[in-house]
Amino acid sequence: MNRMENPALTLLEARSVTRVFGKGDGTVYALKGATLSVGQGRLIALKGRSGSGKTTLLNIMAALDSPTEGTVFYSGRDGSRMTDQQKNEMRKREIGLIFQSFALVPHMTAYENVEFGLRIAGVPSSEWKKLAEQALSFVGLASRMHHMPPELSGGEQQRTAIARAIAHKPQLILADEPTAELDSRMGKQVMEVFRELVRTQGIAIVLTTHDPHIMELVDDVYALEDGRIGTESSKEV
Ligand SMILES: Nc1ncnc2c1ncn2[C@@H]1O[C@H](COP(=O)(O)OP(=O)(O)OP(=O)(O)O)[C@@H](O)[C@H]1O
Repeated sequence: MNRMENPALTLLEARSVTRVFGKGDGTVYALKGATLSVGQGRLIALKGRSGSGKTTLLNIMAALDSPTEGTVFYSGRDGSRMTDQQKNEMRKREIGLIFQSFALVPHMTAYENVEFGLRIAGVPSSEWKKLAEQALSFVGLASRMHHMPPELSGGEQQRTAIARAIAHKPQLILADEPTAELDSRMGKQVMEVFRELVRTQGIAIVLTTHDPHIMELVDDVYALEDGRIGTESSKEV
């Protein structure tokens, strides 16, 4: 167990989460009672075949979507008792989101993308420069931060997206297939940044992946099957 890890401190708990889309003949049970607990300083992978509900669960954990049944607790607060505004505030402050396609603004430099993220998170403008530079240095982009995304490699773009997700110092990062668009070397670089984040800052990370090589680099792998979660493996790091 590393210095910053405290799995006993539960940052997020999804409890018996069911999500139903559509109705009648078109009803889809994307999740059927999925339960998952995310401890501080833990790097977790969610795996499952296409359509098994990984993105649905990640969206619900990010409070971008609500369960049909069941609840998500955020550091002990019951998500079902929070208003949309409270959930938006909580997401902005406490969660960092990373997407497969990086989702950077193409006509802004890496630095400006991170700064824009800080503005959205409601961080006072006096702190933008320091926090953006810290985050970009952390992901190894200090010397490339004034380049536009099209001038950066895929790995550098995803590291910019990570810098944007961590600049406001969230407790939890949720990443939907963050390495899917990257070759194996760049994917490994991104995973090294994730490992360093959990080791040095105690951030918890939940990512979805299909890649067995990525699963080897995390603490826990959970499999989504039939809308429920089973443990695949749990390793001490
Ligand atoms: N907005 C929606 N409306 C209707 N059905 C949906 C909606 N979102 C997801 N679904 C369905 O819910 C199921 C789970 O989808 P989800 O995107 O969570 O799977 P996934 O495991 O992330 O798949 P992939 O690995 O292909 O990204 C699928 O059957 C999908 O078609």
